[in-house]
Amino acid sequence: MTPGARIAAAIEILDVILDGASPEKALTGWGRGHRFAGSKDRAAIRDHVFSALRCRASFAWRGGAATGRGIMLGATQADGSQDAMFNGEGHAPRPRDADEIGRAIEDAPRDVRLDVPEWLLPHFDGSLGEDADAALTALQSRAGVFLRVNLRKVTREKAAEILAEDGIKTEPVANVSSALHVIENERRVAQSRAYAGGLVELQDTSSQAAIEALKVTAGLRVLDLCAGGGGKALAMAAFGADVTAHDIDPGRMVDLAPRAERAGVEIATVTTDQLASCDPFDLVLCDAPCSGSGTWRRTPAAKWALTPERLIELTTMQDDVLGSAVDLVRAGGTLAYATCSVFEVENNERVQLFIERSSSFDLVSSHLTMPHARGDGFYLCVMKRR
Ligand SMILES: C[S@@+](CC[C@H](N)C(=O)[O-])C[C@H]1O[C@@H](n2cnc3c(N)ncnc32)[C@H](O)[C@@H]1O
Repeated sequence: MTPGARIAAAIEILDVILDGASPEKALTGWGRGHRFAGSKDRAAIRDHVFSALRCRASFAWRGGAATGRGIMLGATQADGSQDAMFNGEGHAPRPRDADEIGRAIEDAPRDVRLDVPEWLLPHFDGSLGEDADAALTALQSRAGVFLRVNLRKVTREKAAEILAEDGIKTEPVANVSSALHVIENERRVAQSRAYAGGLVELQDTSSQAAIEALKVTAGLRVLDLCAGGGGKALAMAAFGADVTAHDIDPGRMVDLAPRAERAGVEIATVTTDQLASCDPFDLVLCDAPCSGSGTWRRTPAAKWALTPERLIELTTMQDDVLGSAVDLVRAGGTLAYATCSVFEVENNERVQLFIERSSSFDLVSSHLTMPHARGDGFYLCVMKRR
């Protein structure tokens, strides 16, 4: 496919997404109908679609319409490739029409310039203050790919060497002992020997740093209460902890057993009914469901899909998660509450309410990481049970 034809494909896919389909569904649907497209074409089209979703409002402003075509007109205007891409040759989109009038980004309101739904600006401002614009700007660009090295099996240096033999170039991330930043051939990771052999897992640096901050030691009895796919459970098991995983939706833990086997660790799983008969744990991690606002450059459609009602619903779920953890922490044990959101309403406000209600936990520390070049936004709060 020519570069222009890839833009035309992105336009088609964006229109399907704007009609309500998820990006994955729209991309898969397009792929099925265009089997001639090679893997490089698909990857390039995917990149176009995701960067268009990250900057949906500002691109539509520049392009003059909130349609697939308007957004891609804006995208190519922003990177200076419009004349080359919209040339009507072959399968490329036709040149810009006279009535497709874009506007200067300098004239756009702040929510459009920063690509965020207007109703969320007060949440960013209230939570991040003068750092709000920097965080929103970070969310407009692509996130890096980071690996967690399984230090039980291999050193970070050796893992980097093995990855390099498969053409995957990495560099170590400062201050996070297990983290590697993939700087070349990130799409090869899942097929690499290091990945298949359980030497590395895909995990953002902020999540890795949060687990390091918990200072999990060998033999510590840990419950990962919201384990999902088990990313944090695996990271804690890599430190030698005795990890039990639980999720209200056990179906979300299906990948945990094969991942644990690859990593060479054992992680027990329990159902919600079984939780009540578990002995209280030294550490309970509540990696709660959240808006994901710190990770929206990876899931940009979620930024536009969030509603005020859904945000309230999420805070209720977060309160439920914390409430259900109370009796699972032993006296003197630790309760950790984490989200990948940057919003106060999902973070400190939940913790304050919990501490007021439960009266048996003291706040030890809380820390918010902003989305930045080397990691996603992440919140971690540590409490101790009296
Ligand atoms: C942020 S995800 C967890 C991600 C996971 N810890 C990881 O590192 O890959 C949140 C998970 O919480 C689960 N969940 C939601 N409400 C819950 C509850 N009341 N108790 C336990 N798990 C819950 C969801 O099913 C979801 O899998």
